[in-house]
Amino acid sequence: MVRLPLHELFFKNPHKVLVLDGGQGTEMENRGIKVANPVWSTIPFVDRSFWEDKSSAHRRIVEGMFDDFMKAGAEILMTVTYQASFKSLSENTPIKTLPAYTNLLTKIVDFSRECIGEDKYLIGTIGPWGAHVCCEFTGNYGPHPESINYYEYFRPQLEIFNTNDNLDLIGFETIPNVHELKAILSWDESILSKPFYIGLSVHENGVLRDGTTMEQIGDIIKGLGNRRNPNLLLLGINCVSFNESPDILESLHRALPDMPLLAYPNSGEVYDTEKKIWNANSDKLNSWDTVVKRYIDYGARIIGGCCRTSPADIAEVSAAVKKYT
Ligand SMILES: [Zn+2]
Repeated sequence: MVRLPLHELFFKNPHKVLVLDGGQGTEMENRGIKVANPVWSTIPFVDRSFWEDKSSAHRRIVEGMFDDFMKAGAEILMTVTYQASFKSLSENTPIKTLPAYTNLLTKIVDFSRECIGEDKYLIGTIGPWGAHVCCEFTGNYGPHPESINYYEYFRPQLEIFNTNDNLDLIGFETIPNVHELKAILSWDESILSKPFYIGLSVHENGVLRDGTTMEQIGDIIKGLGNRRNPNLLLLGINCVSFNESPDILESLHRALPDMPLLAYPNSGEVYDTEKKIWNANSDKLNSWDTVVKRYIDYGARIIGGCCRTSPADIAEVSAAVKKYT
Protein backbone atom coordinates (compact mmCIF):
# COMPACT_ATOMS: atom_id res chain seq x y z
CA MET A 1 0.00 0.00 0.00
CA VAL A 2 1.21 3.50 -0.84
CA ARG A 3 -0.07 4.89 2.44
CA LEU A 4 1.36 4.02 5.81
CA PRO A 5 -1.41 2.86 8.15
CA LEU A 6 -2.49 5.95 10.09
CA HIS A 7 -1.45 4.73 13.53
CA GLU A 8 2.00 4.00 12.13
CA LEU A 9 2.18 7.38 10.40
CA PHE A 10 1.35 9.18 13.66
CA PHE A 11 3.60 6.97 15.77
CA LYS A 12 6.64 7.27 13.50
CA ASN A 13 6.16 11.01 12.97
CA PRO A 14 5.22 12.50 16.35
CA HIS A 15 4.80 15.98 14.87
CA LYS A 16 2.87 15.04 11.77
CA VAL A 17 -0.47 16.81 11.47
CA LEU A 18 -2.73 15.81 8.60
CA VAL A 19 -4.77 18.46 6.78
CA LEU A 20 -8.38 17.38 6.38
CA ASP A 21 -10.81 18.62 3.73
CA GLY A 22 -13.68 21.02 4.39
CA GLY A 23 -17.46 20.89 4.69
CA GLN A 24 -18.52 18.83 1.74
CA GLY A 25 -22.28 19.07 2.22
CA THR A 26 -22.27 22.86 2.20
CA GLU A 27 -19.56 23.00 -0.50
CA MET A 28 -21.66 20.81 -2.80
CA GLU A 29 -24.55 23.16 -2.14
CA ASN A 30 -22.35 26.15 -3.02
CA ARG A 31 -21.50 24.39 -6.26
CA GLY A 32 -25.13 24.00 -7.23
CA ILE A 33 -26.35 20.67 -5.82
CA LYS A 34 -29.65 20.93 -3.96
CA VAL A 35 -29.04 19.09 -0.69
CA ALA A 36 -32.19 20.03 1.27
CA ASN A 37 -33.71 16.55 1.69
CA PRO A 38 -33.66 13.81 4.36
CA VAL A 39 -30.41 12.21 3.16
CA TRP A 40 -28.77 15.61 2.67
CA SER A 41 -25.48 15.54 0.73
CA THR A 42 -25.78 11.85 -0.16
CA ILE A 43 -28.68 12.65 -2.52
CA PRO A 44 -26.70 12.97 -5.80
CA PHE A 45 -25.31 9.44 -5.35
CA VAL A 46 -28.81 7.95 -5.12
CA ASP A 47 -29.57 9.04 -8.67
CA ARG A 48 -28.67 6.35 -11.20
CA SER A 49 -27.40 8.92 -13.68
CA PHE A 50 -24.52 9.65 -11.29
CA TRP A 51 -23.19 6.15 -11.99
CA GLU A 52 -24.38 5.63 -15.54
CA ASP A 53 -23.23 8.94 -16.99
CA LYS A 54 -19.60 9.64 -16.13
CA SER A 55 -19.96 13.19 -17.32
CA SER A 56 -23.11 13.95 -15.33
CA ALA A 57 -23.13 17.44 -13.85
CA HIS A 58 -23.31 16.20 -10.26
CA ARG A 59 -20.47 13.76 -10.74
CA ARG A 60 -18.31 16.54 -12.15
CA ILE A 61 -19.16 18.76 -9.19
CA VAL A 62 -18.12 16.13 -6.63
CA GLU A 63 -14.91 15.32 -8.55
CA GLY A 64 -14.12 19.04 -8.80
CA MET A 65 -14.72 19.50 -5.08
CA PHE A 66 -12.32 16.71 -4.11
CA ASP A 67 -9.79 18.12 -6.55
CA ASP A 68 -10.01 21.63 -5.17
CA PHE A 69 -9.68 20.42 -1.57
CA MET A 70 -6.55 18.48 -2.55
CA LYS A 71 -5.11 21.46 -4.43
CA ALA A 72 -5.68 23.46 -1.23
CA GLY A 73 -3.53 20.96 0.65
CA ALA A 74 -5.91 18.31 2.03
CA GLU A 75 -4.13 15.02 2.71
CA ILE A 76 -7.09 13.19 4.21
CA LEU A 77 -10.57 13.43 2.75
CA MET A 78 -14.07 12.28 3.64
CA THR A 79 -16.70 10.26 1.83
CA VAL A 80 -19.98 12.13 1.52
CA THR A 81 -21.89 9.69 3.70
CA TYR A 82 -22.87 11.75 6.76
CA GLN A 83 -26.58 11.09 6.32
CA ALA A 84 -26.26 7.73 4.56
CA SER A 85 -27.38 5.33 7.30
CA PHE A 86 -29.46 2.36 6.17
CA LYS A 87 -32.41 3.79 8.09
CA SER A 88 -32.20 7.21 6.45
CA LEU A 89 -31.72 5.84 2.95
CA SER A 90 -34.29 3.04 3.17
CA GLU A 91 -36.97 5.34 4.60
CA ASN A 92 -36.40 8.18 2.17
CA THR A 93 -35.07 6.85 -1.14
CA PRO A 94 -35.64 3.90 -3.48
CA ILE A 95 -32.74 2.07 -1.75
CA LYS A 96 -34.82 -0.38 0.32
CA THR A 97 -32.77 -3.54 0.84
CA LEU A 98 -29.45 -4.28 2.50
CA PRO A 99 -27.87 -5.55 -0.75
CA ALA A 100 -28.92 -2.36 -2.57
CA TYR A 101 -27.57 -0.31 0.34
CA THR A 102 -24.26 -2.18 0.40
CA ASN A 103 -23.93 -1.72 -3.33
CA LEU A 104 -24.52 2.04 -3.09
CA LEU A 105 -22.17 2.67 -0.18
CA THR A 106 -19.44 0.55 -1.76
CA LYS A 107 -19.79 2.54 -4.99
CA ILE A 108 -19.53 5.83 -3.08
CA VAL A 109 -16.41 4.71 -1.20
CA ASP A 110 -14.72 3.32 -4.30
CA PHE A 111 -15.61 6.42 -6.32
CA SER A 112 -14.17 8.67 -3.60
CA ARG A 113 -10.94 6.65 -3.63
CA GLU A 114 -10.74 7.03 -7.43
CA CYS A 115 -11.20 10.79 -7.04
CA ILE A 116 -8.40 11.20 -4.51
CA GLY A 117 -5.87 8.63 -5.72
CA GLU A 118 -3.89 6.12 -3.70
CA ASP A 119 -1.62 8.40 -1.71
CA LYS A 120 -4.29 10.37 0.16
CA TYR A 121 -6.12 9.04 3.21
CA LEU A 122 -9.86 8.41 3.06
CA ILE A 123 -12.36 8.58 5.94
CA GLY A 124 -15.70 6.83 5.82
CA THR A 125 -17.92 9.35 7.59
CA ILE A 126 -20.96 8.51 9.66
CA GLY A 127 -23.30 11.13 11.08
CA PRO A 128 -24.83 10.63 14.53
CA TRP A 129 -28.11 8.86 15.28
CA GLY A 130 -29.47 12.38 15.77
CA ALA A 131 -28.81 13.30 12.13
CA HIS A 132 -31.66 10.96 11.22
CA VAL A 133 -34.04 13.08 13.25
CA CYS A 134 -32.17 16.39 12.93
CA CYS A 135 -31.12 16.86 16.53
CA GLU A 136 -27.33 16.70 16.36
CA PHE A 137 -27.17 20.32 17.47
CA THR A 138 -29.49 19.96 20.46
CA GLY A 139 -28.37 16.55 21.72
CA ASN A 140 -31.99 16.02 22.72
CA TYR A 141 -32.50 12.33 22.08
CA GLY A 142 -35.89 12.10 23.77
CA PRO A 143 -36.82 10.82 27.23
CA HIS A 144 -34.73 7.61 27.09
CA PRO A 145 -31.50 8.21 25.18
CA GLU A 146 -29.94 5.31 27.08
CA SER A 147 -32.46 2.85 25.57
CA ILE A 148 -31.83 3.71 21.92
CA ASN A 149 -30.34 0.80 20.00
CA TYR A 150 -27.39 2.68 18.52
CA TYR A 151 -25.71 -0.47 17.29
CA GLU A 152 -28.71 -1.48 15.23
CA TYR A 153 -28.74 1.99 13.69
CA PHE A 154 -25.02 2.08 12.80
CA ARG A 155 -24.38 -1.58 12.02
CA PRO A 156 -25.09 -1.69 8.25
CA GLN A 157 -22.85 1.31 7.56
CA LEU A 158 -20.15 0.03 9.92
CA GLU A 159 -20.05 -3.42 8.37
CA ILE A 160 -19.47 -1.94 4.92
CA PHE A 161 -16.84 0.52 6.13
CA ASN A 162 -14.99 -2.06 8.26
CA THR A 163 -14.36 -4.29 5.29
CA ASN A 164 -13.59 -1.77 2.55
CA ASP A 165 -9.83 -1.40 2.14
CA ASN A 166 -10.25 1.89 0.32
CA LEU A 167 -11.04 3.43 3.70
CA ASP A 168 -8.26 4.21 6.18
CA LEU A 169 -10.41 5.53 8.99
CA ILE A 170 -14.02 5.56 10.14
CA GLY A 171 -15.27 8.93 11.39
CA PHE A 172 -18.21 9.30 13.73
CA GLU A 173 -19.12 12.94 13.27
CA THR A 174 -21.04 15.50 15.35
CA ILE A 175 -21.91 13.17 18.26
CA PRO A 176 -24.06 15.30 20.62
CA ASN A 177 -25.26 12.85 23.27
CA VAL A 178 -23.30 11.06 25.99
CA HIS A 179 -25.34 7.85 25.72
CA GLU A 180 -24.48 7.60 22.06
CA LEU A 181 -20.84 8.31 22.88
CA LYS A 182 -20.82 5.57 25.54
CA ALA A 183 -22.41 3.13 23.10
CA ILE A 184 -19.73 3.76 20.47
CA LEU A 185 -17.01 3.47 23.11
CA SER A 186 -18.41 0.12 24.27
CA TRP A 187 -17.92 -1.53 20.87
CA ASP A 188 -14.90 -3.82 20.63
CA GLU A 189 -12.77 -4.78 17.66
CA SER A 190 -15.35 -7.23 16.37
CA ILE A 191 -17.72 -4.29 15.77
CA LEU A 192 -15.17 -1.58 14.96
CA SER A 193 -12.31 -3.42 13.30
CA LYS A 194 -10.78 -0.40 11.56
CA PRO A 195 -9.20 2.71 13.12
CA PHE A 196 -11.90 5.23 14.02
CA TYR A 197 -12.38 8.67 15.53
CA ILE A 198 -15.22 10.35 17.33
CA GLY A 199 -16.03 14.00 16.57
CA LEU A 200 -18.08 15.58 19.35
CA SER A 201 -20.81 18.15 18.77
CA VAL A 202 -19.99 20.73 21.41
CA HIS A 203 -21.98 23.83 22.33
CA GLU A 204 -20.08 27.12 22.21
CA ASN A 205 -20.20 27.21 26.00
CA GLY A 206 -17.84 24.23 25.98
CA VAL A 207 -20.09 21.31 26.93
CA LEU A 208 -21.46 18.50 24.80
CA ARG A 209 -24.86 19.48 23.36
CA ASP A 210 -26.57 17.43 26.10
CA GLY A 211 -24.62 19.21 28.87
CA THR A 212 -21.86 16.65 29.52
CA THR A 213 -18.55 18.36 30.33
CA MET A 214 -15.25 17.59 28.62
CA GLU A 215 -13.96 16.49 32.02
CA GLN A 216 -16.75 13.92 32.32
CA ILE A 217 -15.96 12.69 28.82
CA GLY A 218 -12.32 12.34 29.89
CA ASP A 219 -13.43 10.25 32.87
CA ILE A 220 -15.59 8.02 30.70
CA ILE A 221 -12.67 7.29 28.39
CA LYS A 222 -10.19 6.77 31.22
CA GLY A 223 -12.74 4.51 32.90
CA LEU A 224 -12.68 2.14 29.93
CA GLY A 225 -9.27 0.89 31.02
CA ASN A 226 -8.32 -2.20 29.07
CA ARG A 227 -11.82 -2.42 27.58
CA ARG A 228 -10.89 0.51 25.35
CA ASN A 229 -11.00 -0.47 21.68
CA PRO A 230 -7.40 -0.15 20.37
CA ASN A 231 -8.87 1.15 17.12
CA LEU A 232 -9.97 4.39 18.79
CA LEU A 233 -7.34 6.57 17.14
CA LEU A 234 -8.50 10.10 17.82
CA LEU A 235 -11.13 12.07 19.66
CA GLY A 236 -12.11 15.61 18.79
CA ILE A 237 -14.68 18.19 17.85
CA ASN A 238 -16.43 19.05 14.62
CA CYS A 239 -19.13 21.40 13.39
CA VAL A 240 -18.46 23.63 16.40
CA SER A 241 -18.11 27.39 16.74
CA PHE A 242 -14.95 28.55 14.99
CA ASN A 243 -14.18 31.09 17.63
CA GLU A 244 -14.70 28.88 20.68
CA SER A 245 -13.09 25.79 19.17
CA PRO A 246 -9.53 26.31 20.52
CA ASP A 247 -10.83 26.67 24.10
CA ILE A 248 -12.99 23.57 23.70
CA LEU A 249 -10.07 21.56 22.35
CA GLU A 250 -7.93 22.82 25.21
CA SER A 251 -10.42 21.49 27.75
CA LEU A 252 -10.52 18.14 25.99
CA HIS A 253 -6.71 18.07 26.01
CA ARG A 254 -6.66 18.85 29.74
CA ALA A 255 -9.08 16.01 30.38
CA LEU A 256 -7.13 13.56 28.19
CA PRO A 257 -3.54 14.78 27.82
CA ASP A 258 -2.32 11.67 25.96
CA MET A 259 -5.19 11.42 23.51
CA PRO A 260 -4.47 12.37 19.89
CA LEU A 261 -7.10 14.96 18.96
CA LEU A 262 -8.76 16.25 15.83
CA ALA A 263 -10.59 19.49 15.14
CA TYR A 264 -12.68 20.70 12.24
CA PRO A 265 -14.87 23.65 13.16
CA ASN A 266 -17.40 25.55 11.11
CA SER A 267 -16.37 28.52 8.98
CA GLY A 268 -17.31 31.18 11.48
CA GLU A 269 -20.66 31.83 9.88
CA VAL A 270 -23.62 31.05 12.10
CA TYR A 271 -26.67 29.09 10.99
CA ASP A 272 -30.03 30.61 11.77
CA THR A 273 -32.20 27.51 12.27
CA GLU A 274 -35.45 29.47 11.94
CA LYS A 275 -34.67 31.40 8.77
CA LYS A 276 -32.49 28.53 7.48
CA ILE A 277 -29.70 30.85 6.39
CA TRP A 278 -26.04 31.29 7.30
CA ASN A 279 -25.09 34.68 8.70
CA ALA A 280 -21.70 35.95 7.59
CA ASN A 281 -18.70 35.53 9.86
CA SER A 282 -20.34 36.89 13.00
CA ASP A 283 -18.45 34.24 14.97
CA LYS A 284 -15.04 34.60 13.36
CA LEU A 285 -12.94 36.72 15.69
CA ASN A 286 -9.77 34.69 15.05
CA SER A 287 -7.90 33.65 11.93
CA TRP A 288 -7.19 30.06 10.86
CA ASP A 289 -3.54 30.76 11.66
CA THR A 290 -4.40 31.47 15.31
CA VAL A 291 -6.78 28.56 15.85
CA VAL A 292 -4.60 26.02 14.04
CA LYS A 293 -1.60 26.99 16.15
CA ARG A 294 -3.61 26.43 19.29
CA TYR A 295 -5.03 23.08 18.07
CA ILE A 296 -1.48 21.87 17.44
CA ASP A 297 -0.40 23.02 20.90
CA TYR A 298 -3.18 20.81 22.35
CA GLY A 299 -2.22 17.68 20.45
CA ALA A 300 -4.34 17.84 17.30
CA ARG A 301 -3.17 15.40 14.62
CA ILE A 302 -5.92 16.02 12.05
CA ILE A 303 -7.18 19.54 11.30
CA GLY A 304 -9.67 20.76 8.73
CA GLY A 305 -13.05 22.39 8.37
CA CYS A 306 -16.71 21.50 8.75
CA CYS A 307 -19.84 23.26 7.51
CA ARG A 308 -19.33 26.22 5.18
CA THR A 309 -15.56 25.79 5.02
CA SER A 310 -14.29 25.83 1.44
CA PRO A 311 -11.03 25.04 -0.34
CA ALA A 312 -9.92 28.62 0.47
CA ASP A 313 -10.27 27.82 4.19
CA ILE A 314 -8.35 24.57 3.78
CA ALA A 315 -5.53 26.48 2.02
CA GLU A 316 -5.25 28.64 5.15
CA VAL A 317 -5.33 25.55 7.40
CA SER A 318 -2.62 23.97 5.29
CA ALA A 319 -0.39 27.06 5.43
CA ALA A 320 -0.76 27.23 9.22
CA VAL A 321 -0.04 23.50 9.64
CA LYS A 322 3.16 23.94 7.59
CA LYS A 323 4.14 26.93 9.68
CA TYR A 324 3.63 25.30 13.08
CA THR A 325 4.83 21.73 12.52
ZN1 LIG B 1 -20.68 20.49 9.92
